[in-house]
Amino acid sequence: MAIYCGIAYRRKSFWCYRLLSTYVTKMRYLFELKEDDDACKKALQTGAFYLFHNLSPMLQKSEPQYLVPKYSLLELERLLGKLGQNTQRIEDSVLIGCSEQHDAWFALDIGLNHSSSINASLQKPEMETELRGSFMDLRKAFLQLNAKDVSLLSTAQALLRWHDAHQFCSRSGQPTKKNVAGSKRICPANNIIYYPQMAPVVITLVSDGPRCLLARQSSFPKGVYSALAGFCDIGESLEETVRREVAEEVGLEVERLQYSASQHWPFPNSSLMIACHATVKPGQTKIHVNLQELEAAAWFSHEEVATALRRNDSYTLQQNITPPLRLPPKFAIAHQLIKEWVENPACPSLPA
Ligand SMILES: NC(=O)c1ccc[n+]([C@@H]2O[C@H](COP(=O)([O-])OP(=O)(O)OC[C@H]3O[C@@H](n4cnc5c(N)ncnc54)[C@H](O)[C@@H]3O)[C@@H](O)[C@H]2O)c1
Ligand SMILES: [Mg+2]
Repeated sequence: MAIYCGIAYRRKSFWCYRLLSTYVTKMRYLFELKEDDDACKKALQTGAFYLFHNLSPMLQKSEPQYLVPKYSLLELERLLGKLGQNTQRIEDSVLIGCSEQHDAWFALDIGLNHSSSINASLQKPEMETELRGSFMDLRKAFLQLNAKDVSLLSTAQALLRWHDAHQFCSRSGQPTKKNVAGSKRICPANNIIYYPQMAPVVITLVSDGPRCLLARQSSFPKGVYSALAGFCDIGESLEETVRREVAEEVGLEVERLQYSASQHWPFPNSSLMIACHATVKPGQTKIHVNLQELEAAAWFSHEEVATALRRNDSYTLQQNITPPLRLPPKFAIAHQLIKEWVENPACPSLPA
């Protein structure tokens, strides 16, 4: 669907009277809200709010699945009032998106204390009763939700966490102030602007043709193996990170690689996961596991991985039996990478 942007952007003559798609007008509206505090304050009045408590999102059980409820400003003010809380807390909200009709969506953590003027953290059980839902650990929540909600909550939690951790200027030591949308923080003493950051991470599924290499860390749940992952070092290209990480973790050299897809990953801090397929040099497949980084690594046949992929969904129902191989959950890009290889185990085309 396309609409005339003149309807939405009367003030911005450059953008007016051109035929723009719904997606473009939505992105430009969000851009305006991030840049213009007054526009964002206005959007807060008609916006919808997703609630978190200490970075856990509010979910409501609605058989057979869970829903992520949104609240209007009025509902939120009533709720805070009922619990004897100052509505000034709403100023800590961060913009996380908008509907196609340009209703802005915000996220607010009512368990964290951002501004000095607000009261102490609200009690979780009290809030849960009022909201008729529960604040669920984000990883657990992801298992219950569709991809759209996963992506929205992932953004929301990452942004709330970033604000919580960047209350002070690292140069002046003075408190920083967020803009209304929460797309940046500014130090009033020296005007340094801080923007939310993500750390780039490569995740690589290494294959020798008929087999793929999977590894596990001791922190993984029992039986779970995943693709190799590693943070980019400063100054590295993605290709260099892939080569170094594979060499560091399993002692192999990759020969060819192919970009697959990327994903924002909020755990434990914000990362941009960049997923690739890679192959090793023929005949050079002996693994030397770096035990400082990994608990184990091994080659798995196409059949073993395909079976594990089929079994993955039903596994949680049989918790007393540990299967030989378990894979990451569907919402993780590692799962997509492994699925891609099972469906098309052809060699990647680009030299590493
Ligand atoms: N979404 C997915 O499918 C998926 C799958 C696997 C891993 N991951 C994520 O990838 C990330 C990296 O994987 P890894 O743990 O194997 O990385 P890694 O192999 O680089 O090892 C982690 C170590 O790197 C160091 N490090 C360097 N830069 C860092 C930074 N910016 N932040 C934190 N530590 C840094 C630390 O010493 C840390 O202990 C993890 O956060 C993990 O949650 C996501
Ligand atoms: Mg690693």
